Amino acid sequence: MESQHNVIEIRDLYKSFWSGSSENEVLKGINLDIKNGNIIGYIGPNGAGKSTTVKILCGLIDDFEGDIRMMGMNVRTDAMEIKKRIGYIPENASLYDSLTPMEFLSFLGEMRGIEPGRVTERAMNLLRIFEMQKNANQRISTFSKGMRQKVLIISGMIHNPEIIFLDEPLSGLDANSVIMVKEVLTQLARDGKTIFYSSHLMDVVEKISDRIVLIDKGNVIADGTFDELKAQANDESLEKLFTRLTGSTGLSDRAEEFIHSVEK
Ligand SMILES: Nc1ncnc2c1ncn2[C@@H]1O[C@H](COP(=O)(O)OP(=O)(O)OP(=O)(O)O)[C@@H](O)[C@H]1O
Repeated sequence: MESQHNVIEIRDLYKSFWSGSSENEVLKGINLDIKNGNIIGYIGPNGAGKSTTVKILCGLIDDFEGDIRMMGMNVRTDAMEIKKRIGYIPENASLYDSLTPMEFLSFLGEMRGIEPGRVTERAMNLLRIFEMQKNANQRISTFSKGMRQKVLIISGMIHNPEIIFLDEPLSGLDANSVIMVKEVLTQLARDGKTIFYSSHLMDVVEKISDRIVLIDKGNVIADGTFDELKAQANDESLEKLFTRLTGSTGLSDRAEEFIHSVEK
């Protein structure tokens, strides 16, 4: 593997959304250095600020405070160059329904400057890995949620990016496909790619991440390897540590209250 260096540097990242005169402070000073070849699990409860962070890093939100460098470039001034070298896989996106996966992936590949023959070959190989080669020329409008998600995952990787951002990428995928994605991510990291994996679920992340960054209400509240966090957790599961750190206590009482309210 090539030597390790910081591919993402986040300094004092603040982001607020405004609704009229009321401010929702979503990111409250995030600082992170991320090395190439690492899989980062960016975990936190709903509304913690994960997607906002990912969108800022991918250049989809540009009004923020702080400094971000990726692969040595500044996201504010070198956004175009950065976008060519990263992949973004959102939880769901509007795919072009009237296209087939082959047409969609070819379009994306060519937009990113990959030679057409090469895109077709690469797209077919990636579709085959997800057992979708038979659907290569079928309209996306006829696809199930999981099939769409697979096309989205492929579309974020078709240009062989150096950093791959995944925001809840596994929704809708069946067990085998989840294993497949985990395996693909592990191998990509072994090849020196950096994976930034955002999720509100601990289970998948704790198995593949080199480092887990836990965020809550816009702050990093824990950061370390699986073993380091496990040591902090004093034998409780990471799931429990997560619940404790994010202050989600009384969940069983709330569940009971929910059931009572439904049954009333
Ligand atoms: N475009 C927007 N306009 C206004 N508020 C927004 C916008 N995008 C996000 N927010 C707010 O920012 C906060 C964080 O949202 P974000 O999507 O980053 O959370 P998350 O950690 O990804 O949550 P989840 O696990 O539910 O996806 C929420 O309060 C959300 O309502």
